[in-house]
Amino acid sequence: MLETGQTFLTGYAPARALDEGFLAGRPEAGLGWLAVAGLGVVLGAYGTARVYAAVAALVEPLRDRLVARVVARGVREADGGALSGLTQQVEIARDTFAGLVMVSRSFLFTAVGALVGLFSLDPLLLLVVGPPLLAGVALFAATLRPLARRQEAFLVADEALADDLGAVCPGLRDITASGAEARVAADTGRRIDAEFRTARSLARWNVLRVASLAVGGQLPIVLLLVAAPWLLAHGVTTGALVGALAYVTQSLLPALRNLVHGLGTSGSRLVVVLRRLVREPAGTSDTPPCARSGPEPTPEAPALSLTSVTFAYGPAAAPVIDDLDLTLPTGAHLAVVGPSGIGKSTLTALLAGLLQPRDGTIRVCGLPVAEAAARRVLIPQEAYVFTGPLAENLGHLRPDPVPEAELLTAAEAVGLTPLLEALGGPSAPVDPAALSSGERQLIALTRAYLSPAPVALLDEATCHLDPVAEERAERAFAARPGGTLVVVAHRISSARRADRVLVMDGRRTAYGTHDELVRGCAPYRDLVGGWTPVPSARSQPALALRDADRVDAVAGPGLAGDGRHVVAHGPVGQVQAPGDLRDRGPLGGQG
Ligand SMILES: Nc1ncnc2c1ncn2[C@@H]1O[C@H](COP(=O)(O)OP(=O)(O)OP(=O)(O)O)[C@@H](O)[C@H]1O
Repeated sequence: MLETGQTFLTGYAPARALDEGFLAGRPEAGLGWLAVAGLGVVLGAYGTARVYAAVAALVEPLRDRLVARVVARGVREADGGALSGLTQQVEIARDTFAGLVMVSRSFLFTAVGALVGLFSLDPLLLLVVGPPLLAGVALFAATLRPLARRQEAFLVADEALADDLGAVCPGLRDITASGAEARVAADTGRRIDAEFRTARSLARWNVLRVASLAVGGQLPIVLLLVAAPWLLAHGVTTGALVGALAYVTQSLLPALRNLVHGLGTSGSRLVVVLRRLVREPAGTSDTPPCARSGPEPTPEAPALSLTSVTFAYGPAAAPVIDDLDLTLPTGAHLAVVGPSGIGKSTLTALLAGLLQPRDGTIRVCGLPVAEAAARRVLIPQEAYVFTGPLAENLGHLRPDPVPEAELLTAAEAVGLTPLLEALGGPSAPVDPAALSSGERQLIALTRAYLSPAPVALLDEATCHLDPVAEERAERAFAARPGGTLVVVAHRISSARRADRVLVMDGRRTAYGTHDELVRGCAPYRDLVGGWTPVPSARSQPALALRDADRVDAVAGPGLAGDGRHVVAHGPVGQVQAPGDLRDRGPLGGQG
């Protein structure tokens, strides 16, 4: 009543002050009416202050109910992060709701006070102001639902983009390291486009909202001014005309503006937030964690299945992979072999979703490859290690910190323990430039081993390791519970270890066990022949090194002598010819 009374006086008191006071030559009466208006402002302010307490009584129970619900859900799902996010949303909901209550009731009481005032001054004034006001409010009411829908679509698109960027930005180094820029740029671009479309649609509807404000709040001012001669000719006094203008400019227009902005934007945001807060939880505490990290795989589905997959690097290029069918059960260990440049890395990139096949389908754990990012991990030849603590490097693919015991077990399984100890333990800093290629590969392999992805794709990921270290790492991956391993092999030992082998040879492929392929696949026999050391009757070393600090690897096909070569670090020793070192003497220090 106090607020409505104050609004009533906003126009009525100046009208009387003019008509009965200043224009009638009685300034004291005019001042008296202005004093009444001033008193109205004081009383109105008192009323508004009381309103805040009343609004709190209305809003706080809503907040309490929401908090209780959110906390119960957070405890049930044992998810502290979600809890803090949700309680923050509760505060947003409370503040927005309070704001909406304030603007809605303010508009209601202001409109009543102003309309009663107009009628009291002269019913003709109501005839001029009423219709556009009603039309504006009706237009605004008609836009509310579509606006809320578009506002929600915009918020959803905005959050999807924020989520996407939240995942992409911290992983930029990985994206570059694994050559996925184009795909990530395309995905993020699609989200940006989606947000742009929803923003444009929202903006179009906002135009109508602004139009409703113009019709309901500003058109009455124009009409009052245009109709002034007619109104004055029909008995409306000058004071009443000024009073009507005061009602429209000082009360109705600001109240309508607050309503339009408040309900239009905050209202639809509130709807979105409330809908999220009160929705039922997706699962209970025994929901497996992977249920939250993406679509569910089909339990009985093969780990990998390729159906008529064809891929070429350009529309006119010859296919690198041509009509390939392959099914790999969970737990399998596949070696992919073939001559250089035949398409082995291309195949692993397809399995990792980094390339899209031109034809055919690829499924990982029963999911389309594009949705299976969490199910596979690709370790390329160039191991990516970043500056920072070793534990961070190793736990990089895990959503949560890896317990130290698990980290040490993984390091032991893959063969990282000596390096881990040499560096000074899991918390020791890593300087990638100070590591050898093999050491970087061991770190990348342990990281992949620790990742939750069941399918590991090793694309020559052990090429800098010696055969013993390579065997240890591969066996560790093959033994991962529920794990499936695909290895692009560059040594016969690697193919021999696998329980099945895919031979790539141009457009033809062969698939089977090592023994089957040795018997029945000529290209495989050729490859194996090239890999196998040439037996030599002269079992003298091709080269021998003396005084070298340490010998890293003794491996490598195709060399003379016993088919092995040594890689030494340290000061250049004395390189000896085959045969007895003491007898032959040094050849020189060119090593
Ligand atoms: N980005 C690319 N654009 C065009 N052609 C490419 C691209 N990447 C690879 N190729 C071509 O595709 C073919 C297969 O390459 P891929 O790297 O898959 O072979 P690979 O069997 O893994 O070779 P290697 O054993 O030498 O690593 C090659 O002819 C290669 O030149």
